[in-house]
Amino acid sequence: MRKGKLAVIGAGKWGQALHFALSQKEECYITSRSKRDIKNFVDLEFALSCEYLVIAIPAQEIRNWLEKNFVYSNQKILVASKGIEASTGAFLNEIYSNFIPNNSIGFISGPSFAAEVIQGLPCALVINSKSKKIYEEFSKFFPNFIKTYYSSDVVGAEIAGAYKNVLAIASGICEGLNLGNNAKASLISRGLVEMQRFGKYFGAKKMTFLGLSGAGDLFLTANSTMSRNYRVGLGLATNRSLEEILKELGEVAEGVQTANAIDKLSKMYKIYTPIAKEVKLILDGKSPKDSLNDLIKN
Ligand SMILES: NC(=O)C1=CN([C@@H]2O[C@H](COP(=O)(O)OP(=O)(O)OC[C@H]3O[C@@H](n4cnc5c(N)ncnc54)[C@H](O)[C@@H]3O)[C@@H](O)[C@H]2O)C=CC1
Ligand SMILES: O=C(CO)COP(=O)(O)O
Repeated sequence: MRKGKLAVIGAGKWGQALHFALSQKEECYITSRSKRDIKNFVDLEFALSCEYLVIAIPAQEIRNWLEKNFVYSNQKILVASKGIEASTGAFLNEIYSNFIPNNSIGFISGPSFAAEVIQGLPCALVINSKSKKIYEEFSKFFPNFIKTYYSSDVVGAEIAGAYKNVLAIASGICEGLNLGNNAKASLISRGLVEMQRFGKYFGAKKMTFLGLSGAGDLFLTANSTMSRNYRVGLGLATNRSLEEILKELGEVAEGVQTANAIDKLSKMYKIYTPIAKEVKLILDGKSPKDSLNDLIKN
């Protein structure tokens, strides 16, 4: 029996911001692994009984979470995570497809720092789904300060949202090394070309990379210390260990594991991804200055 209509699963930064936004028009519930002092906090059983679910847990945890917790009872799902599974190279839509039919799931993408959404500041986002009905149903829940667009290019939006996190790490490194504005603009624009090339291999549409899900989110994340991934890059540039940087961050930086996933997929399918490759090598201990030299030379 349904106990409510709409719930967010995951009460991290993004889950809480989406809960705030979706509560403007509709009674919206929220759940998490541990109890939180948030209005309309419910247990997982209550949340799973809702007809509409927004899932905002880190990409690397999704498969395990679905296997252990998820019971499909015709819910409609909106996935809010941005990443690629590092252990397998699987895209999130592939993981979810083992549990939820294609026409019942959508993926939200676009430039959206949780810290701004939770203040009610305006932005434009994309709901990507094979089913336009999913877009129509979820978009009704979004508040007036968020404009939503529809796209059927699920794989394109997913790759753009995940890849930009790796490029944000690269951009943070560029800033931390004081390489200047020209270098950063070069890196971001070549990064955009690189993620589009990677996406094309998997059937993504070029336009997705030029819109909100690609350029929009890349320009946001690769230019601001509000981005966790960018801050990881800043730390790496000053030769701090990844372990120390992540400990201090205390939140997820999806680009770290997504760099491993892209490396795996690029090698497997022979896709040219020079920036993501250097980010992966730096995360594994290569000197950022050596990476810069190699990027310029090759
Ligand atoms: N923070 C932001 O501005 C945005 C984040 N995202 C994406 O949303 C996803 C979540 O990010 P944040 O909420 O910001 O991260 P966060 O680090 O603030 O919170 C992650 C949440 O996931 C929960 N979690 C972790 N492992 C879990 C598991 N095994 N089972 C159940 N829950 C688990 C944690 O308890 C925590 O509440 C990421 O994929 C991120 O890239 C997307 C757009 C904006
Ligand atoms: O995806 C985001 C904004 O759209 C958040 O980026 P970070 O995870 O790097 O903070």
